[in-house]
Order: sequence, then structure tokens, then C-alpha cells
Amino acid sequence: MVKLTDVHKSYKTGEIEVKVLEGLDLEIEKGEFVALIGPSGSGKTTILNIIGALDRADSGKVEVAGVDITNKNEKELTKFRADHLGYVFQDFNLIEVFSVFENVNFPLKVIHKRKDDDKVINLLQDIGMTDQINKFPDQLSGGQKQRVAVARALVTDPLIVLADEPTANLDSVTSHRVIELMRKMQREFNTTFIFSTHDTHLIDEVDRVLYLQDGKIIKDERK
Ligand SMILES: Nc1ncnc2c1ncn2[C@@H]1O[C@H](COP(=O)(O)OP(=O)(O)OP(=O)(O)O)[C@@H](O)[C@H]1O
Repeated sequence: MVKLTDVHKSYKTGEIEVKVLEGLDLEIEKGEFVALIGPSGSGKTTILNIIGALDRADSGKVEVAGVDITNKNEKELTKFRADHLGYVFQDFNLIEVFSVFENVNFPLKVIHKRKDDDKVINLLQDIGMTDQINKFPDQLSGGQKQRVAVARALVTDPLIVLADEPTANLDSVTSHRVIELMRKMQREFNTTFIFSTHDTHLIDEVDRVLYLQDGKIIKDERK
């Protein structure tokens, strides 16, 4: 489902170059529920962004959902992202002028041109947000925004969900609820989930943990 081969990535800020990935190899099968863990700056977000076609590798090969995306152009990548991927970003990326319902509905309506209000409502119910449906992001707590971001990532039934710290702002009850929702989707649709996390709850719940250090996988633990 995901295969990175000899991936290199560095960032240049002025004269300073930071080498983040130096020949990363990584394979994740369809339906896996995987966490990337490691110290701040070890490259977790960079890896999620490369798998999610939001950033490009400098060299190496990137295959996602059976497609070699290494050399695809921006237009092809936009379609690829919309067709196959769901994202939960660290800073949520909710649309401030849209209500909770409209935020979750956005990928269905605007990207997939589909109407399925029941699906939106059901997801909001699953994450305990039905009483917040008409609120706007600035009226929500961090944890509530997080839950809306998760519902929005799941609404289009993506093949792969990439989630950067999806439970970071949640109390343990809500965190459990969000993980359960993702698990349910994994069981029903064999969706692949790739998380970056520091949350011990989430680390306990996944099937596989990839330990990163300085852009390298130093341990690959299957439970
Ligand atoms: N756009 C960018 N420009 C310059 N440097 C960057 C950029 N994105 C990431 N970096 C650098 O690359 C390194 C890896 O960052 P990355 O965000 O992938 O780490 P992370 O493991 O996700 O960290 P955290 O747990 O803090 O989110 C860091 O040293 C970071 O400063």
C-alpha cells in the first residue's frame, strides 16, 4: 500500500541545510494500523507529508496505493490526494467560516461532488459532536476541533488516512473514542492508518510501531 525506497529529503533555510531523511526504506501493507514515534524533529511529519503527496522526496521512489507518485505533476497529485487520501493535520486546518457540519461535509461536497448528509451526521455522532453541529471552529475547544478534523478525514472513505498527532489534544475518554472510530473504519473498509504520535494510548492501540531517530527507522515492532 505504501512503499518508500531509498528516500532522501533535506530542507534548506538560507545557507543551512537540514538532512531529515537519508535513504529511508519503508513498507506498509493495506489495512495496517501503524504509528510512527520518535523525538521531536526525527522526521515523522516529513514522512507523512511525503506519503501524503504534500511534499516531494529529493530522491528515491515513493509508491502509494499502488501508484508511483515520485514524478507525478501537481495536477495529477491533486487528483490522487482527493481520490485516495484522508488527512488529520497537527493544526487541524479547519475552515473558520464553515460550521462543524460544513467542515466535515466539505471533502464530500466540493472534492467528490457527492451529497450524503447522513454520513456526515453519523460520523459526528460517532465522535460525540452532534450537539456542536452548527458551531464554528472558534467556538470549539482544541479537542473538539481535533474530532472534527478526524471526521473530515474519514468522510470520503479514503484508502489511507494520515494523521499527525490525532489524539494530542484529547482527554483519555475522547482519545479512546476517536481511536475506536478509526479502528471501526479499518475493520469495515480495510483502511490503512498511519499516525505520528507521542500518545501512549494510541501507541498501545496500534498493531505496529515504527521507531524513528534522525530520520531512520531504528526499530519496527509488530504486535
Ligand atoms: N519546511 C521546512 N523547512 C525547513 N526545515 C524543516 C521544514 N519542515 C521540517 N523541517 C525540519 O526537518 C526536521 C524534521 O521535522 P519533522 O517535522 O518531520 O519532525 P517530527 O518528527 O514530525 O517532529 P515533531 O514531533 O516536533 O512534530 C526538523 O529539524 C525540522 O526543523
